[in-house]
Amino acid sequence: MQRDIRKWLMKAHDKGNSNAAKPAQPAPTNTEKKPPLAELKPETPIQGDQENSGRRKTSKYFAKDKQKPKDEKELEELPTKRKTKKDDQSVKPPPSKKVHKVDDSEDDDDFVLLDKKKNSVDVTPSKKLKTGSGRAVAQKPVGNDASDEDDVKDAESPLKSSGRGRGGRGGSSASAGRRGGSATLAGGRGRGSGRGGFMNFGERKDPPHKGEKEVPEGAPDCLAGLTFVISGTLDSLEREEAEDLIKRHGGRVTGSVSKKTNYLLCDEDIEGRKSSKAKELGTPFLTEDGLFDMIRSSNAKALARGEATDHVKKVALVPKKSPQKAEGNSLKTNVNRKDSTTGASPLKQKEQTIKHSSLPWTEKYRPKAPTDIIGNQSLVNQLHSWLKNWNQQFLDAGNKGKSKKQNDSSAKKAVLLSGTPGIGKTTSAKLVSQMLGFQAIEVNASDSRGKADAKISKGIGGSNANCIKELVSNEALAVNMDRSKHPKTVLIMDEVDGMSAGDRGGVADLIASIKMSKIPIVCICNDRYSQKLKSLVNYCLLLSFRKPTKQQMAKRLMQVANAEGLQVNELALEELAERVNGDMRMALNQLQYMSLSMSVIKYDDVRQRLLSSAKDEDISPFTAVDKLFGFNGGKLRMDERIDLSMSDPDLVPLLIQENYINYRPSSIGKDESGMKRMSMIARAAESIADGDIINVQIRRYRQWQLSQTGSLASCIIPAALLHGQRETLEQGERNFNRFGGWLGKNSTMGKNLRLLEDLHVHLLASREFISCRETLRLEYLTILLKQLTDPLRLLPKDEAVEKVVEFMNFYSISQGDTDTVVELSKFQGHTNPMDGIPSAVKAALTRAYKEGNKLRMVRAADLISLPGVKKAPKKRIAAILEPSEDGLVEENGDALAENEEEDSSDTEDLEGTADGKKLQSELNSLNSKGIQVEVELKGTENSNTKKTPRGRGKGGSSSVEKPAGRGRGGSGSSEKAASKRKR
Ligand SMILES: Nc1ncnc2c1ncn2[C@@H]1O[C@H](COP(=O)(O)OP(=O)(O)OP(=O)(O)O)[C@@H](O)[C@H]1O
Repeated sequence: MQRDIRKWLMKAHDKGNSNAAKPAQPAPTNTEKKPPLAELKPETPIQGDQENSGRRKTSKYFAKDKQKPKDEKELEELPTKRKTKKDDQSVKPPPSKKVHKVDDSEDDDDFVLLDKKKNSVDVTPSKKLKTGSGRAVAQKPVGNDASDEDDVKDAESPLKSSGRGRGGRGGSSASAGRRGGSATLAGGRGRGSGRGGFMNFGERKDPPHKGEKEVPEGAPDCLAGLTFVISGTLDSLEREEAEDLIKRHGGRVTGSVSKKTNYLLCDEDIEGRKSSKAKELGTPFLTEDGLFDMIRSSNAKALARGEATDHVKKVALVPKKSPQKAEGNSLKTNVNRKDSTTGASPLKQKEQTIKHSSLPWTEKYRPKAPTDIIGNQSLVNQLHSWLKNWNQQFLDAGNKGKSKKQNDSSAKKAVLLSGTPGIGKTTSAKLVSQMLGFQAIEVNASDSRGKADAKISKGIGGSNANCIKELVSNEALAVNMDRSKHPKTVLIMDEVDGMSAGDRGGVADLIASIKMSKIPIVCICNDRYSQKLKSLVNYCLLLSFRKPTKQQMAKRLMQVANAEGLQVNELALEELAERVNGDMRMALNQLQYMSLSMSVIKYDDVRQRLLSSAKDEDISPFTAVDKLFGFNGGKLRMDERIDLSMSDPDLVPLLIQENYINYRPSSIGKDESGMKRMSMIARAAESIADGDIINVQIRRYRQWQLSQTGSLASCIIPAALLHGQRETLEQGERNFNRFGGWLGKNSTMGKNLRLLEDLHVHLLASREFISCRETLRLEYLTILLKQLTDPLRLLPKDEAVEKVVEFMNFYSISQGDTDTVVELSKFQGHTNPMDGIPSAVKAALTRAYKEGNKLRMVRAADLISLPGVKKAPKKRIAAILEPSEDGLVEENGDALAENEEEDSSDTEDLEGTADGKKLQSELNSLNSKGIQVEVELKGTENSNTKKTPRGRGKGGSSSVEKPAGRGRGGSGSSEKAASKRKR
């Protein structure tokens, strides 16, 4: 595959992909599996128009022309809830031979073993049944069990989301793969069974007659009370379309078969989990045509009875009431209600009514008692008991004798409520405070919450922070006051994770306030893991609020709808709850908005209104990786996978790379030998490597059009291969996805390179070293380390210190450089190079080195400019350490030469932006050409010679060439030394 990708990158992608477009396997291979399907509807011939009609000829999704309802008689027997209720018709179980075999393994997981797939999916459309008689009859009485919660939970498949929007899919390799061709890119790795090609990796097979049948429009809620499970590929509808159709007609769709399932909707049976469960439970199978008939028949019946206008069946059929009355009746939220209209004059009442009706519903239906809050009841209780015991814990405990209760050391003075927006955190805090008689003072993000002034006496009338400080500290005075007369106060700090630049020091100040506070503080945030709150969490009792379930939300929304006289379907409300992602505030707002233009709200209306909002969910890279790797990762549609992987195209691949090895693929079953898993991991690793190659193309050559391909290779394929259960590989490891280690390692590498560069420049400056940085790293570092540490370990203290300092001076090695040498020589699993050196020796070394500083000259970051060049290139000259006395008392009469060398060393020991050596050679060549180089010196002690004109350079500058001829004229050694000192 890697080769394929490379090839693909090198030449233009063959968009036509004509080869792939041809079906590779024309004939079905497993016709013997099909008889059950054939048996199912033997009496109805396949209709020509269904089989051969032009694409989208009659689809509701594309055109509106309708077919006549057919099979009226059969329709009479439909086991809908309405039927059951009205006609009290007994329902019969379907004959066993009519049971379809359905494979749902494909639905459940798109990465099942290939062989199985091969057998299962190569079905030609002609083998499928197209008649309308395939529906079966419910075996059990159909009840609208609203508490079908487990099923509903199961239904949380990604399939239920909005329209498919798969426009881009019909592309070359994808469609080819789907039809059994082997797309080039797939390299035989695709899913077998005609789905090959990684471009459509993980997608379900297309319905063979997609869009070719008319989708019937039935009586509203004709499927109410019926629960369906969809399995396999349907004949003309995509799964999502089928799901929509059912929901639109009041039916439920769940993810797995249970006792409450009325039908298993499928057009082919390849004996998957769902179908065997259905057989086990005796759940009837229903074909797509059967479903259509069911819907059509309801329509016909409704028309016959003149019920066509009876739209919403399962809505609250309450007559429209005045909001107050309705609210009073349906919502059990009367605790502490002060705005009761009873007893007021009619005028006043009217005013209040107007005022009340103009209120946003979020305010109007704000919970009035803690029990009205949906979800998180245990957390609300915890908050209640924390607040209730606060005074006892933190105030009364100090008053000896008054309270016998010991102050619990683990008790926190503040509480931090965290959770996504609109789930009732603020409401809970306020209600609990109110319930316990606390006066709540709320400070939120719109108030500036910066650091308080040091003197809080300035506070009143000053900044908020000052007021808060005043508030929390002034309570101290009130400790001895009569509490019954003075209301207790609680400070609610909302959106503490929103304290930003404007609230400088805000969190630190908040912590200080908590420490000194004499009143309870409730902090509220959305993201408890925010970096800003890292220290705050240590001072707070942490209560993490979860989103209410969609059933809980729907129930509450239904109460509100009833109170407002709005007719709305429960399914529609569940859809709304799901679309708003658990945000009750948004759900109420949306409902109110819709109520402005309609009094009957249907499932479709909700879908239409919130079509795009589900996509706006802001997910973290961790969530994206969790979803991709999760058990349901195989069920995700391709566009969902792309969305997830592109949610953070930098971090998601890193997280995938970091964690893929920890996943045990759900598709491999038991795999005792571990071979399958290994092979999956190998394929994932290969794909990640491909992703890297593509990523280089994207970054280096700005080939942004490859972004999706990059995501595919580095995220989608590895996740599709390995999604399943995460397990730990090492003891003590936490079973959570780790953050990508690459970032940290890359930054360490950058830091180490910088340090190495410094060391290198210093060594070059000593002119005792001429090699490049790489050689220094590979060959000299160990020797340097030995020279710097061995004496300290082996020799007596003084001798060792003297020797090492001498060595450091000789090679211009600073203390920092010593640390660099030690740091770069550390390796995991090896002993620390500084081990075994007594700390007294280390201290003596530091002292001795520092003493030498008095005599040592440090030249730092000097600039040079080339005369004759208008805009002289300025380059930094390395800081060098130069023991001045050594230089003066240089041995063997080489002092002069040495000094001259040192003078020119300014020019030689340059550290360019990247490589000192490059600069060095540049300067050498300049010097050899006789160009004079002027050096500006910085950091001089007696800087009367800031600019020291330099003589011509010599031919060479390295120590090897030291004795070589000097090109200098009159400057003597003493002058050089003086010049050096001045520097
Ligand atoms: N759990 C809930 N039960 C009932 N109503 C709720 C719940 N959560 C939110 N609401 C409704 O949404 C409105 C806003 O809720 P609230 O301000 O408490 O949310 P929040 O979690 O504090 O949000 P944020 O983090 O944005 O401050 C409430 O007035 C109420 O009408």
